[in-house]
Amino acid sequence: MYRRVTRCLLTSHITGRRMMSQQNLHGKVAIVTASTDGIGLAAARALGHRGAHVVVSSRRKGNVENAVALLQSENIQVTGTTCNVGKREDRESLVNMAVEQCGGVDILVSNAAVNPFFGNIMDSTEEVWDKILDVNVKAAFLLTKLTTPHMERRGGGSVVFVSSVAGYQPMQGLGPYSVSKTALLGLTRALAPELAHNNIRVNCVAPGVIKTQFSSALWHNEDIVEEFKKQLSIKRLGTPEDVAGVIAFLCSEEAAYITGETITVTGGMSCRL
Ligand SMILES: NC(=O)c1ccc[n+]([C@@H]2O[C@H](COP(=O)([O-])OP(=O)(O)OC[C@H]3O[C@@H](n4cnc5c(N)ncnc54)[C@H](O)[C@@H]3O)[C@@H](O)[C@H]2O)c1
Repeated sequence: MYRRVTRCLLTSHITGRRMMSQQNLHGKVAIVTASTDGIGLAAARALGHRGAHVVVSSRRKGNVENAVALLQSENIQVTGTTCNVGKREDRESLVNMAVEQCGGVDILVSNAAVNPFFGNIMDSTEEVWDKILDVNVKAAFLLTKLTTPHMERRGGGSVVFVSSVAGYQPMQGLGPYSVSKTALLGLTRALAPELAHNNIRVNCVAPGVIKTQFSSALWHNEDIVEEFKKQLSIKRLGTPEDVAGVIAFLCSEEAAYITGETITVTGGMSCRL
């Protein structure tokens, strides 16, 4: 009996160590956009706890300073800068900083998004579409284009886009935003085969309703939350950590044979395209 328990413990210890080593991101540099709060901050933390040097950014300097201090207090190797992903010079200086100060780039998590419009899609303006597509879609692609040559130089890498359940089924009132998130599903599939020969994997996560500032309109009212819960198998709203773990998995060696995929993180909400 004693011997069997010891063998079990030894096996689980070895399996645990193997899993740890496959998820080990020591020596990797990870850029995460919009990473001072919500899913972005949780993703930076998850990658950092696995040993990556994380480069955090957002548009406000104070938020960047707070996030850097917070992650440093958790013994995470972190560098921070301001970056509006909609601006070419900001994207370039973010990537240049990662290369100059951290030695290169291995991972890009494109997480920033905006939604400046709520209403009937036919009432949305050209300005709304320009803003949403610039930040949510074009910047994701342009950052991929900027970072992948650096990944190639280091023998490969991983890109993860943050889409949404709304990318599968447009949410009422969020037409242009939903369409931008559908575009990321396509961008993932378009990029994956082109970058695979450089050993760069491109994947995507599609969160359901996650409790962050961004989605507060969906959860500040108990009646709305109860309505949402009816669509879920797991009867709670998601947390940023629920999504961050999946992002870290996709960036790890454990996911070495996964590319061009979108993983839905929705608590069982049905997602069909
Ligand atoms: N919270 C949810 O329920 C949910 C569901 C599905 C998808 N998502 C997606 O998850 C991602 C993160 O959202 P979140 O829920 O953590 O909320 P969040 O508000 O913490 O994150 C969005 C961030 O993007 C930043 N941002 C907006 N425009 C930017 C720009 N031009 N440059 C740099 N940063 C910019 C915002 O400042 C904000 O910090 C987004 O892509 C969002 O679409 C969220």
